[in-house]
Amino acid sequence: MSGFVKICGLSTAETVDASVARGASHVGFVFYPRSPRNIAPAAAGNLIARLPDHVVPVALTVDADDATIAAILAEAPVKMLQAHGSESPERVADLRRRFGLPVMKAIGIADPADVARAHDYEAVADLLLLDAKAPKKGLPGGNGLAFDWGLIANEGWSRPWFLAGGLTPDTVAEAIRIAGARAVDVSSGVESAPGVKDIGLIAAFLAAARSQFEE
Ligand SMILES: O=C(O)c1ccccc1NCC(=O)[C@H](O)[C@H](O)COP(=O)(O)O
Repeated sequence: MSGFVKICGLSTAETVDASVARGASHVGFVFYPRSPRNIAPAAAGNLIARLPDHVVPVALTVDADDATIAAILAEAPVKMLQAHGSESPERVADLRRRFGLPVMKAIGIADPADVARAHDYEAVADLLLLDAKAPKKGLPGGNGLAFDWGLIANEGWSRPWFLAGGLTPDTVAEAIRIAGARAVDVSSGVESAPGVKDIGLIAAFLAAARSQFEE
């Protein structure tokens, strides 16, 4: 595939295998106890052991401290960290230094000021993940909410970036086209219920993304 697709919030061997078989480039594991997708580090480690080398396992954390991240890495050998809380640019730089892994910083987008704020992370993050802004109450991500893709159309970025937020097999092609994305991330849009990934939806999402990337 000429673009990248990350399936986030996986927790079973079947859905990991289906994601790999259908061409996912990245798979995400959520380490956030309040999430319906939360996974124990040892369980994530078992799933990571199934991955071929070309698929990047990503650990999603929310404002996690060093000890928490170290405990995750001890059992789940991911190749990338996803900082999905209100981590400052300084904290992102610190995470890269401490753990020696690339860091993808998630930024919630609702208006042009958020787009400007996302640029503040270009100097310190390896990748950006442009997501819908989370509601004040509820989870900081994985809410199945989309943002106005026009806000980032024609925006130039000095780092690779993923488009996320409420993408589904039905909307991902249009989102890629409008935003000009070369990488997309999905969680709720490939679930039959919160935290329950659906193999058919994963296949449909990857097929839709792939055909749009190849346009
Ligand atoms: O998935 C969660 O439960 C979660 C919890 C806390 C922070 C982030 C979380 N998920 C983020 C993602 O899975 C995605 O990177 C992104 O937000 C897109 O999610 P969705 O809108 O559900 O496709």
